[in-house]
Amino acid sequence: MKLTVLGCSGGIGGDAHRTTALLVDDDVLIDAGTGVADLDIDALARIDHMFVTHAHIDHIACLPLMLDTVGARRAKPLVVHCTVATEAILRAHLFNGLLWPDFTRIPSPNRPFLCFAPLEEGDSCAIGERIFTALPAEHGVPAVGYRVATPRGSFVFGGDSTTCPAFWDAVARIPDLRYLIVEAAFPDSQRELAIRSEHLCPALLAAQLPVHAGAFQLLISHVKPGYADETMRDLQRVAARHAPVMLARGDVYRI
Ligand SMILES: Nc1ncnc2c1ncn2[C@@H]1O[C@@H]2COP(=O)(O)O[C@H]2[C@H]1O
Repeated sequence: MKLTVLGCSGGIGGDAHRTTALLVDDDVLIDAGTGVADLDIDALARIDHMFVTHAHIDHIACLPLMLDTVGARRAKPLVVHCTVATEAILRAHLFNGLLWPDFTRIPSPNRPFLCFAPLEEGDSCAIGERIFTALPAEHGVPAVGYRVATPRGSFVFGGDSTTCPAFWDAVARIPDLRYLIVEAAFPDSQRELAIRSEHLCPALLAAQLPVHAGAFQLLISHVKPGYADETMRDLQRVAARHAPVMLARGDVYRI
């Protein structure tokens, strides 16, 4: 399995910052933030599945645009996997015929560009040898993270989440974890904002990390633009034993 980071920033601006979008091999997206816009049209057309962590705009911004761009070239609908709660938000506030056309019914109800597939916390969905499992998250709106498992190992993407013991319980039960991607959106100097916006800062993250470093690599996502250096300095201080690395647009990981 090849994991390509199309975007992992908490905002936009310049070459470095694209919002959340992870490409698994060449046919599955986890979230569709602004990083998706860097794919060419053939690459967009190859995407058959998208797993949504939550409905915030920085995680779904390119979904409506890619459907309109490549829907007519594709032989089958893009399958969007998410919780029923997230589907309800996307239907009510995005694919509502006002903000964007309802691509679950057009060009025709029989051959739409988009279909939803429910996936609740704890549920799994196999796509080829890759098994996607929704994990708990806490972000003020319905939210999940994902484990992606293969016979050679797993990675976890926590999505956007503040303190969430159930997520860490689930992570502790993954014996073959290779990469753990979790957020630290704000530095410790912005702890109150991190709490208000249901994110993490390094001190809040460190309080949840296992006491001992695991065999996995700890990768940090969703840092807000302008705070990268300060956040990484904080992390090196409070989570040094886990040797955290900041995820970057263009990074590729293989399992
Ligand atoms: N109470 C708040 N005060 C200021 N900014 C906020 C608040 N809640 C959310 N935000 C910002 O709004 C953003 C929405 O997307 P994010 O969750 O990535 O990050 C969030 C914060 O940057």
